[in-house]
Amino acid sequence: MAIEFTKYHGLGNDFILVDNRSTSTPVITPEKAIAMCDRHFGIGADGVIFALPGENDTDYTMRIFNSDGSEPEMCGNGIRCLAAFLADLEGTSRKSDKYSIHTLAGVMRPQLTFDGEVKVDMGEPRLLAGEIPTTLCPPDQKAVEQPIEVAGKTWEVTCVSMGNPHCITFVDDVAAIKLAEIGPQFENHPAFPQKINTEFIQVISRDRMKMRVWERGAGITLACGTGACAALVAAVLTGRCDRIATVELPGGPLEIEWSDIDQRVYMTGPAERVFTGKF
Ligand SMILES: N[C@@H](CCC[C@H](N)C(=O)O)C(=O)O
Repeated sequence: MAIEFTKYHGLGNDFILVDNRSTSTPVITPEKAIAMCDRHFGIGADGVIFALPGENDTDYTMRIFNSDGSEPEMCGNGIRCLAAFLADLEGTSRKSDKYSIHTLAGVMRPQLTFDGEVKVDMGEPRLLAGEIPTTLCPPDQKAVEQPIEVAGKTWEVTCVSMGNPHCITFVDDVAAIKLAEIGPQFENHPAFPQKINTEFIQVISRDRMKMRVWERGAGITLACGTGACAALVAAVLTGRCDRIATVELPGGPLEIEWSDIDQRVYMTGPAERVFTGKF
């Protein structure tokens, strides 16, 4: 059966959005998601996102399959795209709609802003090694500036969970990183039992950094919202940045704040509709 979809992107991190509001399980299988995401034989995307009925008093539920068919807990750029998709489905003005969204990482709150962007309350970062999870240090400790052997080299990494796991490495020149070679070795390293998203960060100033990412289940992408949030948290934890910063990704900038009032992370960025179709 053909599935109706709308494609969106957040800074080039692109997703196929499916209206799944009439049933509480995804209407397609992970195998079909892999086929839809294929950039040569399918629609082409980094993942498929489903808008499902809300659970636990939320407005909606978001589920997502990565382009390899695996299911992550959360997706930052994806939840901005979901908010835009919901506003389009509901036929609202897209001016200031606000949603509570149930995800496998807890409740997230995206709000459309008057300038056409989406600001998301991404919740509190989880910092203990057992929560990431990683075996780089004991489960009740923070994995901050821990050594790890990857590709014949010792890297110093900081791990942060934004509901999904991230491993952040600060480098002098982010353009020099051989991401396609190193990324899969981080992703599948035995220190990360649920695999890992890997971000390389070059700090430009206390409120600005450049980032490149290798995503678990999707490979190199042009942007990663949860990764940008995790990177800011890691930069604060290691004394490199202040709590509000611009994270420059290959696809464009995201504004990230780790509030010192409620300890929650706020992400602001765009969500663009590309086209609709049937597959
Ligand atoms: N691109 C996303 C993250 C998508 C999930 C990730 N690949 C994972 O497996 O955790 C974002 O913008 O956060």
